Amino acid sequence: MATPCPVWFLPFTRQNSRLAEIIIQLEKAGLDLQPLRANTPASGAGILFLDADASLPAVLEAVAELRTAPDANLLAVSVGALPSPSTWALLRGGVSDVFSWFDVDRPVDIVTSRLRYWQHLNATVADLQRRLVGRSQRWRDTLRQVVDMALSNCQVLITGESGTGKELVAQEIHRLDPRPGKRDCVVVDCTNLIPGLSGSELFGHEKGAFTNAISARDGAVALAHEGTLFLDELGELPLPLQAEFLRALQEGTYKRVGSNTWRQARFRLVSATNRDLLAEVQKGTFRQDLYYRVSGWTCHLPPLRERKEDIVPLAEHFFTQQHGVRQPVDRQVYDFLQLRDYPGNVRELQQLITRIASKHVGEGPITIGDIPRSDWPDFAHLGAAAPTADELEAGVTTLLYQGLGLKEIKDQVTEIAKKVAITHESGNLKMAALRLRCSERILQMHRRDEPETQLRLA
Ligand SMILES: Nc1ncnc2c1ncn2[C@@H]1O[C@H](COP(=O)(O)OP(=O)(O)OP(=O)(O)O)[C@@H](O)[C@H]1O
Repeated sequence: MATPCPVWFLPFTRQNSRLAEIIIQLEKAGLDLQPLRANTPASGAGILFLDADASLPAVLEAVAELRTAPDANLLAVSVGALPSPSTWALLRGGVSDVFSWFDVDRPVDIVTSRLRYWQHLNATVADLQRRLVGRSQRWRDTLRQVVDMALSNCQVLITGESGTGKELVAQEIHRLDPRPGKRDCVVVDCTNLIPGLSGSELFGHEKGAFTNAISARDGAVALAHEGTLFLDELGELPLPLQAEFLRALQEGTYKRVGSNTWRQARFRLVSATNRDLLAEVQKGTFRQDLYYRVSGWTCHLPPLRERKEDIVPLAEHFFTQQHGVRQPVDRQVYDFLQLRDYPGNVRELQQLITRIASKHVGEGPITIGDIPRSDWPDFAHLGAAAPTADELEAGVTTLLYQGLGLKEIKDQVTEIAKKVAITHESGNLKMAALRLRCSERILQMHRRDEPETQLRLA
């Protein structure tokens, strides 16, 4: 099989003859293998060749740097046996897969099939990002999981705080689902189920089954036949209905309200909740058997505060796609958006953009003057947190009396600013760099000088 793109490789092994043998086999299979040169940005798929003597910290450091490329997929191939803790460490570090070349049958096929799938995955994720906007590594990893889940035939449970995009993800899972002849996605919001009639909403009813049942009607289960049933806010599904729904899910059979006839429906279930369903199981408000049935594959959507790099792309998306804004947006507006909190997650950001876009009039860029007064930052709070000029002066005076010159004072203040920003952003160097308006590299150098600090790269 020929993969259209070159595949880079990086050796962490001295077993040169074994490595050469592997490379020859892969090249014979049509792979265009290129050694990764120092200081060359890696993109696309790559293979790390290693053995038990390789320094795990060195490999993990390389992985952390290499996977910052948006389409990076790393395969670790051991030219000898690998101890199990290392394989887990590699996966946790961001390697997509790891195996020992001489321990498996048809290793060439393993490599080529992985690479082919990853090419497809990257293209699908890139397309998804146009609707499920975000470019942080955390979001890209989430989207990869979404694609993996969509292509499987598992029941999917999407968890996450309100406004993180659970419904949007559910729709995309249905869209990507490759089932031949797949029908519609039927959405049921379990918070809207009327207790007395909720059976009808899900299973339909016969004529005369209850007052106002003037004609027979299909419920969501029937409408989702051969398609997808999306149960939003699953934690709100009334307990009495859970057993009936479990049967529909397990056996594919259900009865309309007021009927004794079993009917059949086959559907894929995607559900979403912002509740801790396992805690509900402990409390006895959610059936354990149903929980295990619906959570075939669980996908957690991160809150916006854990992927702040996505605020600007999301804001750009809402300005242009939803409000047709063509004018530039002033940098100060983006600074304001990035430094603000969003307890309501993406929905809250989306509503804020709607207010800003609605307030903007006429030509010219969108500026901070377009931010409604009710959204202004709490200046009293900011003022209280900031040191007064006197306090700053006192600090600098102490440094002066310690005999420090202008450069040393500047260096000390700079280091303090870096430390504070990194701590404030929980170790996220990208966000700390945004706050300080400096390059991420400068903060990486700071991190190297402070080995005791626990930092996260993405
Ligand atoms: N990554 C994203 N890209 C673009 N729009 C998004 C994204 N995430 C969420 N949105 C938008 O934010 C709003 C809220 O998303 P959605 O309804 O899917 O969230 P939710 O997690 O299901 O919320 P809830 O739990 O309150 O029902 C929607 O208008 C959705 O289109």
